[in-house]
Amino acid sequence: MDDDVTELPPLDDLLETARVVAIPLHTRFRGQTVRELVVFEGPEGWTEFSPFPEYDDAEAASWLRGAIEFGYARMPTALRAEIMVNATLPAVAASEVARVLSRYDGCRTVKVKVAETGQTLDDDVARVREARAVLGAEGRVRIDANGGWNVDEAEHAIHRLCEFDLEYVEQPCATVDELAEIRGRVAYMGIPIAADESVRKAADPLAVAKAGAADLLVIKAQPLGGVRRAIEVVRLAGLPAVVSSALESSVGIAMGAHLAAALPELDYDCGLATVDLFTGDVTHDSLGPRAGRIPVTRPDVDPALLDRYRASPDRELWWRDRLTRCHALLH
Ligand SMILES: O=C(O)CCC(=O)c1ccccc1C(=O)O
Ligand SMILES: [Mg+2]
Repeated sequence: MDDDVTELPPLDDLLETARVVAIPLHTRFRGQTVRELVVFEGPEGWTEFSPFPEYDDAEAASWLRGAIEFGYARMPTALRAEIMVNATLPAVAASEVARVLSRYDGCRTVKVKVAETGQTLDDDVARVREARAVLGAEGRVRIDANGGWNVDEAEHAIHRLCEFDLEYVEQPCATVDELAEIRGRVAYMGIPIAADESVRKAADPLAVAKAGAADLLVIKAQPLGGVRRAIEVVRLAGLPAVVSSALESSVGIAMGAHLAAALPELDYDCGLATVDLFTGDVTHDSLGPRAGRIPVTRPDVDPALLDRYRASPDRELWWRDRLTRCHALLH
């Protein structure tokens, strides 16, 4: 590991406290109904390692770097004590929107997932219409296509969805070139384009900013290799940032909250309300939103909850092997 964090702690230190849990979700998200994750305890407190199962070791190693930093390194100075957060609405049927949104206390902003495989633009329009209706005219509605549209599809979809007054469109298309193209095509509508996968999964997280392909960046602490690196990406990009979760337990959400708290400017509500998509947590100090915000704290992990959500022995082995391989990659 390089000097921006700490010495790489020995693998045995990580494995000694590491616990693998599997927490069922209320609603399918990214095609998954259960979220598996590892928590471990460092000198600074509990931290989380939770790259998605399909990610390769090189990508997952960056998540481990972020996890180690949060457990072992001092966090930068917090400039705020609470973070305003958005409700995250998975690609559910329009009839379920009000029920799903009722779990988020006091959020004035909703991020609606669109362009889900197997669904149509009509499904997206119905879902966004319903979200706007629940939120009222003063709420903020943003959408996230996770790169699911080509440029023409994105242009068509944004034309149809702009009647709901979109705050921005996140990752409408997959590549940086496509983002630049769609950004130009919809600029006259005044709808900003946000980059997410083009930041956290790119070889160069700054490529999208250098290409002028986005108006703002979605920033995630674990995937970007930690809070310090994420702050540096935002600084070098020179663009506004929205801090977002990677669908983590309250421990990983706390990492995101510390990132959001340390950014010099934070003009958008952050995507850190996702523990409300979980049916449980590893702490009783859950970082679900209250009055539309979460505190910047480090939750205390409860051993009884680690037992309750303990993963099966084969999944536990799988995660410990993965952690071991990623640790080796960080040397
Ligand atoms: O930003 C949010 O509102 C919640 C986080 C979120 O949507 C997300 C969570 C896990 C993986 C990918 C994404 C995403 O933004 O695409
Ligand atoms: Mg996204």
